[in-house]
Amino acid sequence: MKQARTPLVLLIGFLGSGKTTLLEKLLPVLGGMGRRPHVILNDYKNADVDSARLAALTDLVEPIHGSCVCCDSRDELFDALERVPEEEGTMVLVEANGTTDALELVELLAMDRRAGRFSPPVQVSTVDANRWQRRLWHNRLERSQLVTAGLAWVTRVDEVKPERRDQVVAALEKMGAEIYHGEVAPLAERLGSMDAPRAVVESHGDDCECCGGHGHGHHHHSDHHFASAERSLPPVVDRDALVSLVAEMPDEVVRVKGVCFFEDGGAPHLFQRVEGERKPTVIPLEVQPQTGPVMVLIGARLPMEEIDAQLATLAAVEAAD
Ligand SMILES: Nc1nc2c(ncn2[C@@H]2O[C@H](COP(=O)(O)OP(=O)(O)OP(=O)(O)O)[C@@H](O)[C@H]2O)c(=O)[nH]1
Repeated sequence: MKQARTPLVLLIGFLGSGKTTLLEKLLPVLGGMGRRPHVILNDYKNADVDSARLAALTDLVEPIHGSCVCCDSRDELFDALERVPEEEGTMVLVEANGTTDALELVELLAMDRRAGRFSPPVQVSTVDANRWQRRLWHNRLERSQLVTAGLAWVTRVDEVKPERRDQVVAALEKMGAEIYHGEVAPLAERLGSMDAPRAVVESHGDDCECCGGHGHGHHHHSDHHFASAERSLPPVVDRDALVSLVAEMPDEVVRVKGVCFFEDGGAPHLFQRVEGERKPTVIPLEVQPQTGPVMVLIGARLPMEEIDAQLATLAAVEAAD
């Protein structure tokens, strides 16, 4: 039976958008649901202050003092994740600092083997209804932090007119996020019900505890909450088929990366496609990868049914050869 993975929630939002305030509200509700929230705080200036604010709510608050978990403090983040207890009900909430590159952080946690015992990350973005897209040269960063957000928590709705709130909500919905504001309970319930077995989005086998084993390619209806998904690939794939499959992925897929073997029997290859480009780069790997053939996809609301159908054609190409 597959080992359940610990749910991992990323809390990302611009400076002062209300991340710690949201945690203060979420933690008691999650605790009341029988969860053991473990908080990792990354804010180089305020980590100690914020951890003091939250310490009363959970004894599992860990400040990280390095500059940024998506770049300079990666090792500190993985060390902190390693210290997370493997107790039933544990879920991890990482509060990133206000200028975090969300995509970098999601990619890091989805692909680095040191995060292997955690579910693919779920991103919650905090958005200040008053200041959304009124930050001049920071507007771009603020928008980019939403690209991988499955869920968004809108703050300061008490300070704006209902028309402004509705305008911000509509803009965020257009970006694909599921919106919450006001009462924290529905958001806590959504997060608290994301059980780890459902977060295992790779191909399910006969022993899958979430679906009873509906076979290869089955995916759970809650996949789209995750900012990333992982799929195993056939042992050998046709190079052209893989390249065109990656090039023609749906628009929701922001980044794709993976390892595969081609029919020529040569070295394993790394393939990846970054935002704004369609064609993937494919390079041979000199060292043997730690993983088998695999594809990791990043983006909020990934249309996994469509993607699985495309992956099934990749398997058919291989089988036909
Ligand atoms: N009126 C109002 N104030 C809020 C709301 N949410 C947060 N605040 C206030 O906004 C300020 C910043 O909130 P924090 O929760 O510290 O924001 P943060 O995103 O953690 O801030 P950094 O860690 O500095 O990036 C605090 O004074 C909060 O009390 C809200 O929904 N309404």
